[in-house]
Amino acid sequence: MSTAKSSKVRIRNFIGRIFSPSEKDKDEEMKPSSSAMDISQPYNTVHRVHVGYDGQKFSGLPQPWMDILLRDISLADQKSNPNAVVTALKFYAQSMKENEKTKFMTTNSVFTNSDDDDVDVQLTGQVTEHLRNLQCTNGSATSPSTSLSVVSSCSARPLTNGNTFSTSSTDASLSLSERNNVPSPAPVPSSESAPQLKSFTGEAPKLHPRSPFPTQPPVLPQRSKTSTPVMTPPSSSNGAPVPGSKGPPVPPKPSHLKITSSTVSSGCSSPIHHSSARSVGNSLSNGSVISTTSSDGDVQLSNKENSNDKSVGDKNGNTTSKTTAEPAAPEEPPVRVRASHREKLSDTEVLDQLREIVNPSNPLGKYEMKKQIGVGASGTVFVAHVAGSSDVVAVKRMAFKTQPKKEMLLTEIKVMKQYRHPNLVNYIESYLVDADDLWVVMDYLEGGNLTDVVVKTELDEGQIAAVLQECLKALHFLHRHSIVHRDIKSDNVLLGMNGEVKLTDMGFCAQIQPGSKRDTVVGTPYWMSPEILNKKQYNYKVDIWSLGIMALEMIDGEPPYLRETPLKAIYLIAQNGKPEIKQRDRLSSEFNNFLDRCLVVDPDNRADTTELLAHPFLKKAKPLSSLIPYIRAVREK
Ligand SMILES: Nc1ncnc2c1ncn2[C@@H]1O[C@H](COP(=O)(O)OP(=O)(O)OP(=O)(O)O)[C@@H](O)[C@H]1O
Repeated sequence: MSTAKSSKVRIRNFIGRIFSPSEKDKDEEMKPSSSAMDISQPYNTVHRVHVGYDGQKFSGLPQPWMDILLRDISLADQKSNPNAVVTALKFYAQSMKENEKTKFMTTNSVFTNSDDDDVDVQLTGQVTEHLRNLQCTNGSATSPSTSLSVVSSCSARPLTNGNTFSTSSTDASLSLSERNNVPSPAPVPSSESAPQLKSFTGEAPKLHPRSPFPTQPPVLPQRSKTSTPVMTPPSSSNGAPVPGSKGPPVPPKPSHLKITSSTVSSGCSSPIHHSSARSVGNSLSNGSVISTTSSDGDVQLSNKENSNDKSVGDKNGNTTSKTTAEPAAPEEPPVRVRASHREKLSDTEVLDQLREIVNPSNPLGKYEMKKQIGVGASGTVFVAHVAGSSDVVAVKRMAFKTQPKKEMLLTEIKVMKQYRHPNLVNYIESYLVDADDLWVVMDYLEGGNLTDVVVKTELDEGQIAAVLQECLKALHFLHRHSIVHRDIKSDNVLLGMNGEVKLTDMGFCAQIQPGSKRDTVVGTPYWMSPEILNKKQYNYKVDIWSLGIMALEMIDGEPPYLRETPLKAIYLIAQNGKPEIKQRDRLSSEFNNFLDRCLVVDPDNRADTTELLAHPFLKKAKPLSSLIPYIRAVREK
């Protein structure tokens, strides 16, 4: 049974914590200048720090950065790929910014980067030249010392309670400045050699052959809070539930997953209170068209679904099984589309827009809260009964006034309301009680999230194909409407007790016009595509990469690099590109090919939903009912 504490089965959003200064540092930095004074700290002060790279090591970074850099990425690694280090540091900067925005109260690994974030990584011309030299000479060049401009904006913002906080150059949103000559990303390994193919029939769920804990990482990613072993659920030969069986236990959880929250170290804050770090702005233009403009570009949600079937095809025509279902892609090269910058909505404006959407009546008589399902970044989810019926719904309740990202919430509600599909968690209605208690009523997916299942059980290929197929249907629908989800991962896949598979968490959704791209850094690093990590422009193909990573989660129980510290993980993704498929030899040729088509570093050559929906691997999909014993076994624990 899920509770507030157990609803999140792992710490996945903890980059901010890792990157945060120590508690001691934080205390120092957050000391109020004068509690008795009403004068706030200065706004938007900018500190410039010059960071050097001498071909051997980085220098000049604020000490907390240096400590983390040296702890997580060895000098040899820094030297072998300074570009990847810079990429990782960009995320450091971004996480600092997000931490600042969320007033250090919460942690997250979900980054957004908006124009107004003042976070931009730019290398000085000298560094660019230096890195180019390194590339030209396979890292052996010893050019003169160069510097990297680090801009640290130091803001003191009034807190909602009227207090202020200040940040110093060591903790504030740091931005590394990188000029136009962005060094190329690290070389990406060419496609892997042909796999030794072996059928992966998986008659009974098995343990994930996962590696033991590494000795070093100071904070381990946590996929599960329970230490209770779980046993193998029953299944018939086709994986369907055994009639009359309540469902034997799921497989014992691998020892490395037997982590209790107490094992998480490094002064982490509560694992269930992650910050919401989404920066999608919105504006409701009229009754039928919602124009949502984010500070990072355009987000336009249109009600004109039928007239909005935009092409999302691979413009290079690299897909292998295009069907007519996918409109022809535009041939012109992608053009960067930037919204004319506008002010973010004020809280009052967001509230006004919200009031236009919510049901003005009082929900208290209509919904009876039964139990808490879990706590997310922005609120608490309950299961509730609908008065006078046997219907059960999920209600997400959020304290609106203290939400750090009110516009993002608005976007999530708008997207949920507007885009309905059998494989999306459907919005029912929303309320704003007493101007602060925001209720979002939606389908209740009793089976919980896919993470619970992949952590505790081992799905076979037929079941994995079934899950992927359902997710692809939802993605195909979203992409067809030019919507990019941008946060595909097992946490955001909810399951029904009958095996239904639905995508949720629309807060990061953005609309991309065909042929255009975005450059906002959004998502969760472990699932993030290389083009996002490298701050390149991207399009809907980022969801395909993340889907491939989620497929690896279903094989291995976790995404690649989860055991690494986030800084190292980002470095590795930036450096390695396509992750190693550890169990390649155990997988069928079809599955291997499916993964290979998702995990293509070049998005232009990556498959799209049309190709993948027709992929031979999906022919292996078992009935969704084959998931039932697994879901049951996990839920009943
Ligand atoms: N419609 C639903 N049905 C069943 N469980 C749900 C539903 N929505 C969310 N949950 C569960 O409730 C918990 C909290 O969900 P929530 O969406 O708030 O988490 P989050 O994604 O971390 O937060 P946020 O969306 O605010 O960033 C999770 O365990 C999630 O699986």
